[in-house]
Formats: sequence, C-alpha cells, structure tokens
Amino acid sequence: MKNRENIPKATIERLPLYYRCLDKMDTFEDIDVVSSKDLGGKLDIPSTQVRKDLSYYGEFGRRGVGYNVNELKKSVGKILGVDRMWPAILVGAGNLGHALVNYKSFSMMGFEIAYVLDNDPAKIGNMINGKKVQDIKNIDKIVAETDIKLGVIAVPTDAAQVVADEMIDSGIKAIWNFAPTRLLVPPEIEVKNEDLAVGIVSLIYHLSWQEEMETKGE
Ligand SMILES: NC(=O)c1ccc[n+]([C@@H]2O[C@H](COP(=O)([O-])OP(=O)(O)OC[C@H]3O[C@@H](n4cnc5c(N)ncnc54)[C@H](O)[C@@H]3O)[C@@H](O)[C@H]2O)c1
Repeated sequence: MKNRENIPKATIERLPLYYRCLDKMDTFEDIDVVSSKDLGGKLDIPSTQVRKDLSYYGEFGRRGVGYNVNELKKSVGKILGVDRMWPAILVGAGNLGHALVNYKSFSMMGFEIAYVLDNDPAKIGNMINGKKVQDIKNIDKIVAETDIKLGVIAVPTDAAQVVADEMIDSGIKAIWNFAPTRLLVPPEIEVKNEDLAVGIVSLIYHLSWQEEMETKGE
C-alpha cells in the first residue's frame, strides 16, 4: 500500500461510494463477482479510475475475472475503518439532530450516534429514537468515560464555534459540522463541513442559467 498521505483526496472520497455499492451487491443483490467496468458503471466512474483507486491500497481481484464482491467489500471496509463501529456524540437535538439520530443507514458505514446533547432544558431528558437527550454540561464526563472521538454539530450557526470548542476540550478529535460556518480548530482536529445549501444553490444556478438560455431562444 502507498503511503496514505500520497493518496489523492478524490480517491479517498470515492472509497465510501465503492463500499456502499459493494455492500448493496453483496447483501441485497447476491452478486459474487464484479468487474471494474460494472462497478464503475454503477457509479458513473470509468473502470480505469476504479482500478487506479484500488491499486493505491494493494492488489485486488484477478485480471479477466474481476473482484470477489464480498472480499473487496471487506477490504474496502477495513481501509475506511468501517469494519468496526465508531460511536459519536451529537450536539443539537433540533430538526436536523432528530433526522440524523433517526437515520438508519449510518450503521452500515460504521457510524453510530451514541449520545445526544443539548442546552435547552425543555429538550434535555426527551427521547429520540431510544436516545435520551443529555445536558451539554455532561460532555466532558461522557467523552472521558466512553473515549468517543467523533462529534456531530447540529446547532445554529451562532452556537457552532462554542460547541466545537467544548467538543475539542472534552477530547473529541473529529467533527462533522452541519452548521453553515467555518470552525476555527487546532490543526490536529479533523473537520468535515456539510453545507447542504451549497448543493442546492449549485442546482438553482444551473436551472436559472437554463431558463436564461430558453428566454434568449438559444
Ligand atoms: N434542519 C435542516 O434540515 C438543516 C439542513 C442543513 C443544515 N442545517 C443546519 O443545522 C443546524 C441545526 O439546524 P436545525 O434546523 O436542526 O436547528 P434547530 O433550531 O431545530 O435545533 C438546534 C438545536 O441546537 C440546540 N443548541 C443551541 N445552542 C446550543 C449550545 N450552545 N449547546 C447545545 N445545544 C445548543 C438548540 O437547543 C436546538 O435544540 C443549523 O446550523 C442549520 O443551519 C439544518
């Protein structure tokens, strides 16, 4: 395997797509063997790219035969670290927090929201999908006792930095941030921003551009 630092970011971002597709084939479609062409075809990724991405991590499959779906799924799962469960704390038991806690398919990706925290007395003690909302004041105790390393931010923008600081102070090492704001964090803390509005605005941009072309009759 190549030094992980030299593997392109785009390759790393495609691995979860391969994993989810392989899991579907293995679990629901009863497919034993897949070629790079078929795997790529399902994801709109050229077969050459599939082979290149996987080659960073070793030799998989047999030339002319393809990949054993179950074996490749396990290998990619191991590379991604999803062959075990990664518990997380989620802060913000609001609309988005509810949706995330209720989402069932995270477990397939090795991710589980184990604790839900909030600072609103009206929400503390409520149950969301079997999880009791806890007071944010308990964050240090929870993280220390459980050794959880992952945090999810689902609080309004103006509270996101404070919550990020609290997470980091408690021992959280990686943050999945849904608040549309850039967080200031020490370099050793990994942050993944999930700005849903950016996705929809790029769609609107294309639609408005199409409409403009139609109006001009082009
Ligand atoms: N709702 C969505 O579909 C959606 C989509 C994309 C992004 N977001 C982003 O996600 C975040 C949450 O959105 P929402 O709609 O769930 O908001 P919400 O107001 O429904 O919920 C926010 C929750 O955070 C809690 N909170 C606020 N400050 C806190 C603090 N300092 N410590 C602990 N808890 C605190 C509140 O008590 C509340 O329960 C926002 O930043 C929003 O922009 C939401």
